[in-house]
Formats: sequence, C-alpha cells, structure tokens
Amino acid sequence: MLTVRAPATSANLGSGFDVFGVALGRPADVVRVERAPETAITVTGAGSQYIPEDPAKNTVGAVADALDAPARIRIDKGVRPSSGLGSSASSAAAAAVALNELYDRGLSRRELVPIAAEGEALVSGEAHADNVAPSLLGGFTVVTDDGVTQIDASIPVVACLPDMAVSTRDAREVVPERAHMSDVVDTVGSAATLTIGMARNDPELVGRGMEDEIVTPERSALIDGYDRVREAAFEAGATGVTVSGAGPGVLATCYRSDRRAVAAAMVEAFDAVGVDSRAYQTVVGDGARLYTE
Ligand SMILES: Nc1ncnc2c1ncn2[C@@H]1O[C@H](COP(=O)(O)OP(=O)(O)OP(=O)(O)O)[C@@H](O)[C@H]1O
Ligand SMILES: N[C@@H](CCO)C(=O)O
Repeated sequence: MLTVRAPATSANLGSGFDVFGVALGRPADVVRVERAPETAITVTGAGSQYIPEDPAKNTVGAVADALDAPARIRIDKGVRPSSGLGSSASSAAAAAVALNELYDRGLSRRELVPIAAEGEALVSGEAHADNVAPSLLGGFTVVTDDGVTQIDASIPVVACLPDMAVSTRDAREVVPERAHMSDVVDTVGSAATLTIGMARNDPELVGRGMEDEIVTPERSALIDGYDRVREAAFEAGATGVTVSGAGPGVLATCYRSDRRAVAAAMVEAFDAVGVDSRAYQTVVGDGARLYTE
C-alpha cells in the first residue's frame, strides 16, 4: 500500500486570480492506494458526508481515469470541502502522486499537474490548476497557459475558516467580466510586489501585494463579517488579508510573532457576527509527500 499526504492550498492571494497559489503546512489530506481491477473510493474525515464516493463524481476518480490506474482508494480528509483551502485539489494531488508510483507511470510532479487538474474540472467545471500545482510542488506557484513556475517560500499565515460553505462554482459566478484599467494597473502592481515578497520571504511585501480591487470585493461580499475580520486581523498585526481561494476562508499573512494574536482576532471577529470559525496557524510549506508501507 502507498500513502500520500498532500497539503491544503490557498489560491489567488488576492492579486493573482487563477494564477497564484501556495501550499500550506496544514491541514492536509491523506490518500492510501492499492491496485484493484476497478476503482473504488472510501472517504472519511472532515466534511466527508458531503463528498461523493462514486469515482465518476470524486476528483480522485478522475485522476485514476486519467492515469489509467484503477485502485482501491481511501481518502482521509483533513481539508474541509468548499472552505477555500483547495480541498478537492488536495485529494487529487495526493491521488496523482500515489497512483503514478503504484503503476510506475514515471511522470514528474510537473507532469502530474494537468492530470490532477482533471479532478478540478469535474467539480468546478474548469481544469484550473492553481490549487493542484502548489499541493504537488509546494511553496509559491504561478500557473499560466505556458506552464507552472514554482519557488520555495516560507511565509507565516493564518487561514481562518468560517462555518459556512461557498462552492467554487458559485463564487466564480460573481467574478466580473470587465475591469477598469486603473484597477488592472493597481492589481499588476500588487502581483509584482507579492512575487518579489515571496522571493525574499518578506511577509510585509507579500501582504501588501495581496491587495486587489477586481475580484476580491465581489467575493468578500459572500462572506458574513469579512470586513470586520479583515480589520481585526490588521489591528492584531497582519501584513495582508484576502479571501482564500474562492472563499469563504480568509487568509492573513503576518510575522511569526504575531500569528497567534492574528488567529485569535479573526476568530473573535467572526464570533461577533454570530459565525463560528476555526483558524489554522501555519506557514507556506512543502508539497505532497509519499510514504511506502
Ligand atoms: N476528494 C474530494 N475532496 C473534496 N471535495 C470533493 C472531492 N471529490 C469531489 N468533491 C466535491 O467538490 C466540491 C468541493 O469543491 P470546491 O472547489 O467547491 O471546494 P474546495 O475543493 O474546497 O476548493 P476551494 O478552495 O475553492 O474552496 C464538493 O461538492 C465536493 O463534494
Ligand atoms: N482560482 C480559483 C480557485 C478556487 O479554489 C477560484 O478562485 O475560483
């Protein structure tokens, strides 16, 4: 049996809609695979009651198909679905690494990105790779039509997940079709600042570079208490705050010494508007890891 742990991820980072992503130290999905004549899936863990075990509806089923690698697949969910931390992508990335090894397909992590993205096409209608790329490769990733660029990075973050669900499919409906040139110019400036921040491991630059006036204002309106949580995080020392992925999770960057206070402030602010939440104090970290038993 082969076991793979694949991390949660946060896509977009404000200014990099459908382009930027980071791997998070935690939470993570753990996927175990064994050869079988036909694919069969079982799901346990966080939010498993909302996740189909039918291979035709689960992201790992799409990956098994794409690799022509039928298997008995057990998914232990650490990443809650529809929370903004790329839950469906974590399972897909883990399955891609595990099945590639199980069937000796010999594909590199980069070659596995489009295969894992097949799972995303199944659940959100588009094979966007901004969650599967960091889950496979780790660090900070930039996904474009030309491929994936990756650098290792180590930025402390808080991912605060309110107890509500926003599906990626719904959150894509509110993305504006057009933008003002002045907002585009500001967002390009932010994205460039963030990229330099990642290269320098500088939480100040990364935080400033998450500002975006195009997609985030529309998406944040779907999250009860967002403005209050954002303000509370900044008051507690956050260097930047944005919607994590398609939401409703909220991502804050900070210095390590402020991380605990930022997490507490975010949970308290959600609580003040009657929303329970859970904050992960974590860091931009490694990609999927394979264990053999
Ligand atoms: N292995 C899987 N893990 C999680 N969700 C899955 C899986 N397979 C299928 N799904 C379905 O995918 C949907 C969740 O995907 P969605 O893109 O909305 O959230 P997400 O993967 O957590 O990403 P985001 O970061 O955008 O919130 C749910 O409807 C869920 O049932
Ligand atoms: N870039 C995608 C990621 C979803 O997790 C979106 O924001 O719709």
